[in-house]
Amino acid sequence: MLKIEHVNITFNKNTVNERRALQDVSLTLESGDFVTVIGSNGAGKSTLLNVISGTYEADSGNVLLDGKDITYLKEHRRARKIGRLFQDPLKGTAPHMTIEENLGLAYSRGKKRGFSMGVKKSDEEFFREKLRELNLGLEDRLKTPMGLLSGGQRQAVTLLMATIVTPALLLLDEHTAALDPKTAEQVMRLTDEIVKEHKITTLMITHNIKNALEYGNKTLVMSQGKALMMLEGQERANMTVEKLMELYSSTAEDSFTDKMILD
Ligand SMILES: Nc1ncnc2c1ncn2[C@@H]1O[C@H](COP(=O)(O)OP(=O)(O)OP(=O)(O)O)[C@@H](O)[C@H]1O
Repeated sequence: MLKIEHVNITFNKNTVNERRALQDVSLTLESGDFVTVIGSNGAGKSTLLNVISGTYEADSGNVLLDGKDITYLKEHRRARKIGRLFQDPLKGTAPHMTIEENLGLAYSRGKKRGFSMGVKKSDEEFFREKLRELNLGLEDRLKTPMGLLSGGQRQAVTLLMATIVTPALLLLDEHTAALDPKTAEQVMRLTDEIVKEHKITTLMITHNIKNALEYGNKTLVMSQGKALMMLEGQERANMTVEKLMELYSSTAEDSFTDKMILD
């Protein structure tokens, strides 16, 4: 499904600011895997997602999606298959366009007929139904500009946009970190429901270790540009936040940083 083979990426090569952000990273995600990604600040988590999405090109190594080598495929071409959410709810949507226009734009992705400003009546009903499933009362606000929504509502609609055409891969980069705890939990639950319902292969970066162990079926632990370990199966099921901290400090060369949310 997703295969990363020996990927390396160094920023500011041959300068005093040289930084090996990814060092010989290899990993495989099976179809339907929901992998949570943790690691201390600067561990390379976002860079990994950027290499997969095509924002950055790897210096060496390969990225394969559904058996196709996409290492050098341009970002906009990958975007048809890869959905992505960021920490900032303002990213990824057009604030002056209405909810239904934003959804229309996302729905036309990967379709031959392209995007037109008008939203078809049948699509409108479909969008209303999808919004109803979010349980945020947005089904009656199709004509509301995205910019008027709260951060949580906006992130929920962005999630819908990223998954309305089921992507081959969903990348979540701390997508609940900017929300208040209650809203974050709500968006997290929605994410889990959507990912499970459509069996979407997903990589989710989080600083919340509890969430990392609670959601998904595997956890990737990163440290200093390296994929330190992949927790899965019984080992992951038996893992607690405390045990994970111990395991990290006995394996990694650095320590967990204070940005980590432990409970
Ligand atoms: N565009 C860039 N130019 C230069 N250095 C970069 C760039 N992007 C990332 N880096 C550096 O690469 C390293 C890995 O960064 P990355 O953002 O992937 O870490 P992260 O694990 O996502 O960290 P955090 O949890 O703090 O967001 C860091 O040292 C960072 O400063």
